[in-house]
Amino acid sequence: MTEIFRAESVPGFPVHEIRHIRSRARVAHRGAQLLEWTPTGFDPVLYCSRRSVPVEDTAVRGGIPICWPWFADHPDCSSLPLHGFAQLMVWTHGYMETNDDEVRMGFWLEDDADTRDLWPHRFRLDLEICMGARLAMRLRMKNTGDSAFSAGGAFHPYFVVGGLEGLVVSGVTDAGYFDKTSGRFKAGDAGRLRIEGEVDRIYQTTGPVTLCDQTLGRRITVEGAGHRGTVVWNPGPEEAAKARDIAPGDYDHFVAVEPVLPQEVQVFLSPGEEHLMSLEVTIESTALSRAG
Ligand SMILES: O=P(O)(O)OC[C@H]1O[C@@H](O)[C@H](O)[C@@H](O)[C@@H]1O
Repeated sequence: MTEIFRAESVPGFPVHEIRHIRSRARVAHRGAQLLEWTPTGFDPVLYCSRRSVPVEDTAVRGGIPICWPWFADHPDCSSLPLHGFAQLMVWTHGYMETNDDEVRMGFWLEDDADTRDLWPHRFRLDLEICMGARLAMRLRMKNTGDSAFSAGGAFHPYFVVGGLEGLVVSGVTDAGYFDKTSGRFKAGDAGRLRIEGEVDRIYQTTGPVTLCDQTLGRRITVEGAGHRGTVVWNPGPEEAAKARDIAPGDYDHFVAVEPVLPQEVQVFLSPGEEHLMSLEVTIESTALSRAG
């Protein structure tokens, strides 16, 4: 049996709570942000900070924020919101469908006077979230105006890990990357990545990435399409301590793996054109027994 209800424990911040035979999930209308996805038989897959409260100018720290129409800082104006404004806007809930395998929810966002103050273009975003034993998200971005624009963005999932020491990231290391911590491009170094200290890299690869978590005995695989790079990010202890919405010690329990359209390779959309970006997350147990 599927149970779906709308809660509003923080006024002005409605959240859909979903209980389905294949997974449990929570989706906020603001940012169309998935806050929880817990497939049946597993512990939660997405980190969501208990310190984070929904406030007007900041996205909830965790789940899967949708970054759009730019990734990271705006190239020309540093006072504009980091990672774009889509994560701060209330999206319209379009539809909800359910079957034996999953619950699908559709949200959309169009330009209005507020978005045009920040970014002078006409657009429509359609997001579909499919929550079951696997998670799939599809983001369609369309230019609905009469002049061309370029747009960037990312799916910014925060994945729970048991501890960084027991974590190996595979799928990125053959690729070169831009190291945001040093501001330099670096060559790929083959082998598997371990997260030690602050890691903030935009890899020049779009293949699947796997988080092999020996502590929790599970493997999370992240696959995207329509993106042009992959970010791997963890703030490390020092940067995490500066963030008011990350509790002490939490940095050791999440890693972001993000299919991204970085600034340098945004998509160019002529009037009427659209671009589709998608994300798929699967999880498998590597332990003998799984959480109940
Ligand atoms: O603090 P925010 O806006 O959630 O961003 C978190 C991180 O997001 C990552 O995608 C960026 O590469 C990092 O540079 C950034 O610090």
